[in-house]
Amino acid sequence: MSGVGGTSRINGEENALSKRLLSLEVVKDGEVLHSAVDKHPSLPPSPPICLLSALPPSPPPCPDHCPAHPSAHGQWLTFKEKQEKRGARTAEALGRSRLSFGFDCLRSIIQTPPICPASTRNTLDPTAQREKGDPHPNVSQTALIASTIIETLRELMPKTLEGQITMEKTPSYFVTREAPARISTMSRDTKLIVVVRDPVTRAISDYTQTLSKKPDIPSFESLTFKNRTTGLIDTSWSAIQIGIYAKHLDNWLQYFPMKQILFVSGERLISDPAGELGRVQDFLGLKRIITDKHFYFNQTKGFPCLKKAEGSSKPHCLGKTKGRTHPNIDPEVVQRLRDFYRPFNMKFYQMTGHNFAAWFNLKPMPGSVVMEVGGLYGFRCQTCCDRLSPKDVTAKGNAGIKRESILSPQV
Ligand SMILES: Nc1ncnc2c1ncn2[C@@H]1O[C@H](COP(=O)(O)OS(=O)(=O)O)[C@@H](OP(=O)(O)O)[C@H]1O
Repeated sequence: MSGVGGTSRINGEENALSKRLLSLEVVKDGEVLHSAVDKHPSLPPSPPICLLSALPPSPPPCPDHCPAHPSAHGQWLTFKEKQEKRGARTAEALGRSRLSFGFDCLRSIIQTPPICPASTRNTLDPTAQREKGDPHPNVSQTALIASTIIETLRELMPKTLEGQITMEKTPSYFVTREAPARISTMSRDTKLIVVVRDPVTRAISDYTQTLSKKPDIPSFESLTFKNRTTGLIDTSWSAIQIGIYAKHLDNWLQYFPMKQILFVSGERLISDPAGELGRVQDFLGLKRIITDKHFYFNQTKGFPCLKKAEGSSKPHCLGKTKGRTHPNIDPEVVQRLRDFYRPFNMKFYQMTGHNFAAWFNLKPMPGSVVMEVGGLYGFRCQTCCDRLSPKDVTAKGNAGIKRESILSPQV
């Protein structure tokens, strides 16, 4: 998601932060030490976020750009107060940058371990959490901080009117192990949008982005392999790891139902932006306002551009960091990566019920049979998918898919 070189450019949630306040309690020996009550009376109470066992000597540090820590400053400061303290313009005056600030902080809260245990079981069972190796023994103070931070984050998010939706985009959420649990703790109703593209192109784009910042890094080819002679792919390299979408999605499905997740094709965002945005608008329950007439294709840029930017009469194209020229990669390495990702892509396709092969502009391999069963499409490729039986693709959407029977490559 962010800084990941294009797995997903948009990863938004219908952010309920500004509409719904959580009920968070910190309990020690049955005694409620801290509670941040849900201020929305019609909502059912949320379970306690964490059970305490011991108070830590000191709270975890908060990044500089985040709200000041209460123990360090005696009180929580809102972003506005912080800005005023620094003599900066007020948050209101900052407009867009206020949003970025909020997003950065939210991202660090959601991604920086540990704020809260990563699973419900762990939340309710500190012993299990230890056994499972949760790195932070001091759940209590962490939870206290987490609940206060969540309150503070609400202040950072833009206020919404009834019917408005707040979006937050942080590409790296999709691949952050702790993110689904934490986001579902904030709101189980959050809608998630994930932009995906062919993972091989994604990996090269990711590498290109890093290369633009660090020109001295090793070649893509050498980073791809643990052992080039044996062809063993280095799955610990983030550029490769991020493209194993099925694995990341599995993690999200532990906390969110598939109907709350929309997958957008990065390829189609270029070839048919209005079509993809039509799906997004439907998913969010919005009237289809953005249509073909809003776009034109800019040949030089290689991307669709908006005919008129919001609040302007001028066209708007993506910035110069989009559409960087990718380096030429050894075709054998590209092929090896295609082979590597194929089973994961198949699994991803099975989980989502989408024909991602077409989305990724991939062609069936010679000798493959394209199957269409129950509205789903799949490849039976001789090289990779022979273990995939027709019954595996008969299930509609997610229902009835036998997870174990889907190819499960070793990672
Ligand atoms: N709207 C839209 N439509 C289609 N493709 C898009 C869009 N926005 C970003 N991109 C492409 O996504 C790749 C990574 O972009 P970013 O650098 O913005 O991503 S990230 O936020 O750092 O993850 C990068 O891919 P490459 O240009 O192929 O490297 C971007 O061009």
